Amino acid sequence: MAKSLPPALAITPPTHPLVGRVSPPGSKSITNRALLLAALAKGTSRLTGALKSKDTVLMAAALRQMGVTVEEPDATSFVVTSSGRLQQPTEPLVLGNAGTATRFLTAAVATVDGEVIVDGDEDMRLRPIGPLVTALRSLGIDATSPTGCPPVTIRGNGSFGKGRVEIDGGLSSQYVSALLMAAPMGEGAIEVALTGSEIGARGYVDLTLAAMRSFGASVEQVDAGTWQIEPTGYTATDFVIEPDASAATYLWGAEALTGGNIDLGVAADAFTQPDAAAQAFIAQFPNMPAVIDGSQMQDAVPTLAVLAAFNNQPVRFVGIANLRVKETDRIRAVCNELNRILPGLGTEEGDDLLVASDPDLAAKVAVLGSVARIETYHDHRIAMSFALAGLKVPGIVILDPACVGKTYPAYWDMLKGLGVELTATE
Ligand SMILES: O=C(O)C1=C[C@@H](OP(=O)(O)O)[C@@H](O)[C@H](O)C1
Ligand SMILES: C=C(OP(=O)(O)O)C(=O)O
Repeated sequence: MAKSLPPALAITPPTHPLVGRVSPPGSKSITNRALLLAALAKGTSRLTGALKSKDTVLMAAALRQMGVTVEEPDATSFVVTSSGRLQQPTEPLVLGNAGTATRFLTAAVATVDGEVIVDGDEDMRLRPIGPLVTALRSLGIDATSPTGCPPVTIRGNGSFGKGRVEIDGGLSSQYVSALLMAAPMGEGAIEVALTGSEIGARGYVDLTLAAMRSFGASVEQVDAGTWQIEPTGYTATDFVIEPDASAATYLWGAEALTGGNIDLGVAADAFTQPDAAAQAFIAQFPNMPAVIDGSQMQDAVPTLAVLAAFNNQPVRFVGIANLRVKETDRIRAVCNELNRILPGLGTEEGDDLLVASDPDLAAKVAVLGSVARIETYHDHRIAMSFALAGLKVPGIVILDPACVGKTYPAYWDMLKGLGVELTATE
């Protein structure tokens, strides 16, 4: 199905609980970290359990543009061979709407001797990158982004500098991860220090540090918001990538909504990614709490918000302001689309999202006989989370289902495999 997806997919709510074994794809976050670190290491690194999706394919393509050999022996492996240095590409690096690839490479290409342009698609060109550009400039790197969003032009001199760099990770933790991963390529030790009290999704910084250490970096935590990185470069290694925790939330959600039993082959507490924390809330369904702080599991919020519509009590999502600068403004998008299912289900209050729950939602919509054509805003997570609503509510149609290819190309095949009826439509 992934190869020729129709403009829209209608979902028929299954009459049975979803039961089966599903392996979620490899982690997007870890795959894109590992690809980059392998490209900065001299020698050959074998990455297994990797995600092959739009975001990782774009990262691999950008690395190839910079002289790195990236082979794909099978559907879940990359073999990366590098001289340990990135070469100047002849064309701009165009990274779609892959936040990880765009932010991580903006810092890493400062190690190139020459000019590199990092760009994305029309959506990425609306996602802020100014704080990262300012931080690079403070290290003496010539970096400019006239709009504060991609494209960014970086004119490096072959080194990442040295000394202290401060970064505000409030809008995106990816800025912090980007600086940390480039830091071992410095000409001297680099201290990366957080400014501001907030950093969305600290768990992603922990993922970064773990991956860096696997590739031989020497990182010392100076205090809660400061890391000292030695100029060791990286060492090629074989690296196993765990399944994607954000992808797992859809499976946990499908199981909870249908009273099913889906074996992911991996326990929730075995994940190192922050979104695995969502499982503890999903496990409480239909008695999820009245307030959920989404700050440390941001990509799971659309999943939890759709479940909340069927909960026994309304749920207020707090700590989610930077969902407004993801693939789309996810607070607005989730709200709009919940209200398309039944007016009044979603409300924005400042940067909080309120979901008015209704355990009888499915029956109510069935009586109305309405059809909800769900806009997906080029956002994989809006498509995947609202598909869960279609497991309960009749008349859910997901527009542009192909957008799931950003991180989970097999998503619709997976649902079909669990016995969900999907019908191609206009
Ligand atoms: O570092 C990462 O791999 C990610 C960090 C988060 O983004 P922000 O740091 O921009 O919040 C998350 O939403 C994104 O999907 C992946
Ligand atoms: C926010 C996301 O992606 P990114 O920032 O990597 O584009 C996501 O996958 O939900």
